[in-house]
Amino acid sequence: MPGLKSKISNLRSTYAVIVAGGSGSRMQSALPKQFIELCGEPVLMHTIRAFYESRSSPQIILVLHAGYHQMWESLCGKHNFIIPHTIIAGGETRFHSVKNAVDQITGNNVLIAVHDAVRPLVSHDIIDEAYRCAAEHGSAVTAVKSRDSVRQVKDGISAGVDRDSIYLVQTPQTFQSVLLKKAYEQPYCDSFTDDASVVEKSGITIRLIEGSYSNIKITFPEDIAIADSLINKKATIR
Ligand SMILES: Nc1ccn([C@@H]2O[C@H](COP(=O)(O)OP(=O)(O)OP(=O)(O)O)[C@@H](O)[C@H]2O)c(=O)n1
Ligand SMILES: C[C@](O)(CO)[C@H](O)COP(=O)(O)O
Repeated sequence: MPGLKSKISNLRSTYAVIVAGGSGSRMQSALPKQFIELCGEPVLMHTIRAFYESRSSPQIILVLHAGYHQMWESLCGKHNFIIPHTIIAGGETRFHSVKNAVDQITGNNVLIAVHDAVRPLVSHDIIDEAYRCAAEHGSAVTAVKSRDSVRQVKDGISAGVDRDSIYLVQTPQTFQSVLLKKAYEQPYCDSFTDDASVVEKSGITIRLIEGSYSNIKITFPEDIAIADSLINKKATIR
């Protein structure tokens, strides 16, 4: 959609907070999964490029555990990776990592997308639609409908659930900065698994936008092969 970038940025500045402060315990690899090579370059570079090349072209804030800052700089040199970004130290949980970045963003008329570094297959269309929707409605949380049947287990007994009412949440999760900053002033709570849960706890109704089944989160070892094949498929379609 030509003109979308200017339409959004005329109204508000756009930021992308790429959270890469995790240790990737479920991946069980020596190197945290955000640094594993996928089609010739670290996962994280694919993710940053997706935002940089989107029409919204946000300012990028990368959240990385302090112990990996130097290694990341060497990787950028090795891969000649020159996309501009600011690096911030990660925190103890995803919540604390996001908070560290959000606390650095000033200005009221700003849109902030929070995105997992380990979702490198996010499309430009999803990124742009999330900024557009958040500009209009305050929030835009990417999600897909469950494709499997769903059952809920209570006291050892399972009961079917209407799967059309079940959405699986992804990132980006994009918000007007006033809402996100206020939400991240709350004390940490174990139920904060994503940004939507933090913002919702602050009293805001969350708006969902359509995600993609290809926008996978690299979590377990087999996900690397899946992501690799999806990236190769995308390259063939182009
Ligand atoms: N303290 C943390 C924990 C997680 N993340 C980021 O949040 C995203 C989603 O988290 P997840 O997939 O759970 O990553 P890890 O915490 O690294 O993995 P695991 O739970 O298997 O240890 C990842 O991009 C991860 O780097 C972060 O920035 N800071
Ligand atoms: C934010 C997230 O990717 C949305 O699906 C997810 O909640 C992260 O969860 P994890 O337990 O840290 O993998």
